[in-house]
Amino acid sequence: APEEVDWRKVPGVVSKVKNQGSCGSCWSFSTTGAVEGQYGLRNKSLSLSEEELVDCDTADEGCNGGLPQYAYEQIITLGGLETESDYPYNPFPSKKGCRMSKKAPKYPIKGFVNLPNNEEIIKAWVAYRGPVSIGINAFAMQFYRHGVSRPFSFLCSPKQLDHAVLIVGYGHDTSKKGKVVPYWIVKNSWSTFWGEKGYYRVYRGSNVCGVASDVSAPLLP
Ligand SMILES: CCC[C@@H](/C=C/S(=O)(=O)c1ccccc1)NC(=O)[C@H](Cc1ccccc1)NC(=O)N1CCC(N2CCOCC2)CC1
Repeated sequence: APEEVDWRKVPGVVSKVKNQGSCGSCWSFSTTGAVEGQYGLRNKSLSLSEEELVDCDTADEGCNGGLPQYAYEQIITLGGLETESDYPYNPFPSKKGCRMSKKAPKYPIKGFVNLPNNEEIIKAWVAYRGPVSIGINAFAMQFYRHGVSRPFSFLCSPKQLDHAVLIVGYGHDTSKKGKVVPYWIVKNSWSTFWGEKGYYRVYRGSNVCGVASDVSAPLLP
């Protein structure tokens, strides 16, 4: 696989950074981001609806949490994802129920894969198959400003995942003289004011914060 990959450079693969607001819907943003990536690789540039999953996905828990794997299954059940503009996001918990429309186009998936906890395999998958959803321990993200994050594992256990985000590429930082620091490029859903214009770079190679512990990707029909 190439030494560096950044899907943000390929038009249509990575949508703009979004903001989940005061709702624990990170799992929905991680899922829609991965589906957007697959359609983008087929030259369909889409921004897909997180709100559809928050309101209509009965396997997950809306603003109280969820898992991309459950969300992929639910997208199949629901017949696909509507676009962001057809089913816009509400940053506050709403009890309005599922408001999918018969007229709006839906973008289906046919399944998903879970990737093994192996950062070389994940690197190759990202390079050749596009962005992937990951669970992560977000401890270090709450204090992150910029640079390559590499907290000690006792501060960021790879076994205590509590957030879901999207890997959109990888590279290595050589800004520290003589040191080459490999990293993942991670798209977060906490607005562009957080991190590096909404993005997080985290050390690649030792399952820091569990980045490789729960990796999945949707498959298109
Ligand atoms: C309250 C939900 C918070 C939300 C993300 C919120 S957040 O705002 O992005 C954030 C995260 C961390 C620090 C600060 C802020 N987290 C989740 O949705 C996380 C994301 C995740 C965790 C682990 C692996 C993969 C993905 N998921 C979860 O919180 N859950 C996973 C599903 C679980 N269900 C229990 C009952 O049986 C069905 C499953 C409920 C908890």
